[in-house]
Amino acid sequence: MSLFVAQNLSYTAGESALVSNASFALEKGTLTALVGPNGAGKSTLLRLALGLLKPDAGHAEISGDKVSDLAPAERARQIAYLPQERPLAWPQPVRDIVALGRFSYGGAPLHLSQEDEDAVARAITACDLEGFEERAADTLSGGEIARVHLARALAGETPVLIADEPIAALDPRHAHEVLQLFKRLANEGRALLSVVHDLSLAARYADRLIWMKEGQIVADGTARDTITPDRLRDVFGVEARVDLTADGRVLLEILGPA
Ligand SMILES: Nc1ncnc2c1ncn2[C@@H]1O[C@H](COP(=O)(O)OP(=O)(O)OP(=O)(O)O)[C@@H](O)[C@H]1O
Repeated sequence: MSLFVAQNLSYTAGESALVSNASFALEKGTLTALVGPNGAGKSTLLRLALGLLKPDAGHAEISGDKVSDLAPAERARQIAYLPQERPLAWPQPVRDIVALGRFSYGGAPLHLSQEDEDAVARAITACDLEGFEERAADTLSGGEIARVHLARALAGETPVLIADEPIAALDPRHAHEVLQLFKRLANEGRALLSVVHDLSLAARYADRLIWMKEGQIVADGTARDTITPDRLRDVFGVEARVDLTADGRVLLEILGPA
């Protein structure tokens, strides 16, 4: 069952087609990785899908409703978005930043219902932030603050979560933990889409990979079906070795530029 559908999304800035005729669906219970080189149009596609950028053509639907028809608070209860740029203007405590994820339910940092409090606590635990609740955000490391932003997105407990490079600043343990958490959330019945630059991690955790190149979706399928040396050369311009383990996992080693 598709929780989210994007159909024929296109967007042009000046003379450049940043996204061309892109369609995809996010199935309940799945984690999908969006992969592609820098500048391929991944963030632009996410922003179009979320209704944050008006497409020249095409539309997106969540649970059958057009995303562009939903009021912002309703949209925020349906889809959480973790953007790539995550500015923080004030040295607020971690708990208050995570509580912003409850805003669409009427929750504000000083006015949280018990339900809001519980959701904030669950998000803090899920992102390994227990003990950081009272810390001012401007005293955190880059990886810690990345997990605070993720916790804010998770606190909404939305059926769909769209994340733009959530693990870019994370050490290997936390990167694996975040993707394991995404898997768990998918197994609970949500649909997740995440930009992932580390293709080995995408291969390991994603049920499906959507490949973008020059504004177009050029492949969409499992790691086993889509990760090939030819595709890595074509999409990323790299030479790579791809092996399949006895238990069906894809192992890849990027050898260098093609
Ligand atoms: N308003 C705009 N006008 C012109 N070009 C733009 C505009 N917005 C984005 N671009 C360009 O469109 C291309 C796609 O950008 P986008 O941020 O979607 O790529 P991306 O795949 O997310 O890249 P990265 O992996 O580096 O984050 C880039 O070359 C970017 O410079």
